[in-house]
Amino acid sequence: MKPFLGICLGFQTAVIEFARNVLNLKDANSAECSDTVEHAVIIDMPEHNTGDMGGTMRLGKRTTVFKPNIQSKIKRLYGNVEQIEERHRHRYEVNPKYIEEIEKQGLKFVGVDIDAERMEILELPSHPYYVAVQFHPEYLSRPMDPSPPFMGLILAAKDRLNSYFARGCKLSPREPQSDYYDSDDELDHLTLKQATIYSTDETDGRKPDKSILLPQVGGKLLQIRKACVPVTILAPNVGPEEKLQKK
Ligand SMILES: NC(=O)CC[C@H](N)C(=O)O
Repeated sequence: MKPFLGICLGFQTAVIEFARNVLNLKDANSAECSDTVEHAVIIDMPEHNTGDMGGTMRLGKRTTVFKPNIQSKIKRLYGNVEQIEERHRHRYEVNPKYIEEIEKQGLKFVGVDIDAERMEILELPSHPYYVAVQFHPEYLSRPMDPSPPFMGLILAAKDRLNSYFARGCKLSPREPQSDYYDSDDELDHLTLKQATIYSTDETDGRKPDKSILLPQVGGKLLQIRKACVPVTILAPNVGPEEKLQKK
């Protein structure tokens, strides 16, 4: 059973797939994909005004509440908190008409909006990691503070999710967050080097954007991950041929 993480439309298609293959509603679909579908398990939200796209999205940071007294991997990954804030960007939602039947068949909506009307997180408890979220967890993921749904996906893919839970959601020293640390000893040699960051299209003019600190081990730069924009990093006192490109 392969781990799965669905995001936004991925959350909606997970519901469609479950409706087709477990609820046996063979034509189940989203109203976004078909006007004539009999079993529209995903529908446009009441405030979505069809034909008037601008400003009708459910957009931005909103609260998701975990249902009380549930066994949920994703809730544990979020530190067993009662509610979370994540960013949204969608117009469609799970059709309330089908929620009871979907849950009865085993797919659980473990997180909902504050009015408990909108389904926000689903999970298949019997599966090693089958999670989908209506929001966009990638927006709030940071290099040293990775988003819990992604963390769960990667740990499950490496068959490490249960040991991670057993350790109280802590990575072991042998399993650090960065793949670029080969051993604990290397952490002793971690240093920071001052460098200037340039946006790629400005390198000709050499307009520095800002100064940053680059983590290094033994003079070797650690790769900077999850950069949102293409950047050129120019370490001080090195020639242009030694500059590092990150696209
Ligand atoms: N961001 C998305 O994936 C959007 C999903 C879907 N089109 C909706 O509006 O609900």
